[in-house]
Amino acid sequence: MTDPPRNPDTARLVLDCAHLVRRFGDRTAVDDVSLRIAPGETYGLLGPNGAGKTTTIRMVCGLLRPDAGSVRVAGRPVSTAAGPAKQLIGFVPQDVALYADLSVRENLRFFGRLYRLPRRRLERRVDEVLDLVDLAPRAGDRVESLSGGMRRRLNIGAGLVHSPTLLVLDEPTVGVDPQSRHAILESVTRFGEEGMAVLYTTHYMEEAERLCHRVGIIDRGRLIAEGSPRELVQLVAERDRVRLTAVGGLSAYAEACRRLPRVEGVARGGDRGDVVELVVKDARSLLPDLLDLAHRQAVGIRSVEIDEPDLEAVFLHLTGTALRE
Ligand SMILES: Nc1ncnc2c1ncn2[C@@H]1O[C@H](COP(=O)(O)OP(=O)(O)OP(=O)(O)O)[C@@H](O)[C@H]1O
Repeated sequence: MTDPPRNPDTARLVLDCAHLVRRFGDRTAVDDVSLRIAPGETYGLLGPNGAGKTTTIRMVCGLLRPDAGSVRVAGRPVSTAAGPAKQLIGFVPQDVALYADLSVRENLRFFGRLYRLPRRRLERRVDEVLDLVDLAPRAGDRVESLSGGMRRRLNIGAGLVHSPTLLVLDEPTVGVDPQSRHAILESVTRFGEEGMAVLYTTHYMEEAERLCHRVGIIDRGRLIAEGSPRELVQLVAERDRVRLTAVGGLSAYAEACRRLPRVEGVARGGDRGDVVELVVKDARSLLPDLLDLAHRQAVGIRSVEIDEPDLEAVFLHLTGTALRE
């Protein structure tokens, strides 16, 4: 991954959105969110379900009117009315929006025509996009014959045909098979390398860590931290992540752990709900207390892992809860 400029010249910003607010009834879904993205930069908006990611990007793309705040793309104001800024944005929604009875190539042509690309340029661009999303061998196949993951990739391609300056992807890997997920992540890395600015929402911290030059952590509508993955992990540099796999009354145990000094965040996890995850200061000296507490509560500890902190730990540290609850 090549590094984009660290202190982007504000005049060259691709996305500059300031103090966005959006309410639905008495719920504030997005609360004073500001984001800036430079050319070639991949920015990850990371947060749990319901944090306000989709609402934010719908405002960025001019699909939803903010109650307050402003959005500019390449210096041009974005509004819900049609305008030149919207031509600069490629939006890839979570739901696949394709024509099942048309071929892969025909779908891409269709989206290109919506942006009035001249015929020759369109054909060239369709070929490029087929390569970018790794679907060239399936160009002639109807969409209905593609796997779910391939449809997702084509959906991304549809957002790329008009060569947007800003590509906005809303959780593009949710529910896709590992092979397609890998292909999607590879493609997104390439978009950044080609100079496109990318806004990527996800609740998978591994994706944010792997793909994004900068990450904004969003929780309950507010942007609570922002920086490169490395800078964010520095926020918890003195902490450890402890993963206890256990049996017994884990809810009560987790609550009791939360009250121990030097414990900064506690979450339940594991496919079978048999994991208690903690962010703590100095795990090694705290471990006897954790084990003693388990013993007193008749909780059987099966394994203990102590790891370096990651973005999941940053979220746990900042909010006291897990990213994936
Ligand atoms: N059209 C709407 N009407 C009422 N409430 C809404 C609407 N759209 C979103 N919300 C609420 O706003 C909050 C933020 O939702 P949003 O979809 O932006 O979150 P998200 O981070 O994208 O989550 P997910 O990953 O589940 O899509 C949620 O509480 C949601 O219920």
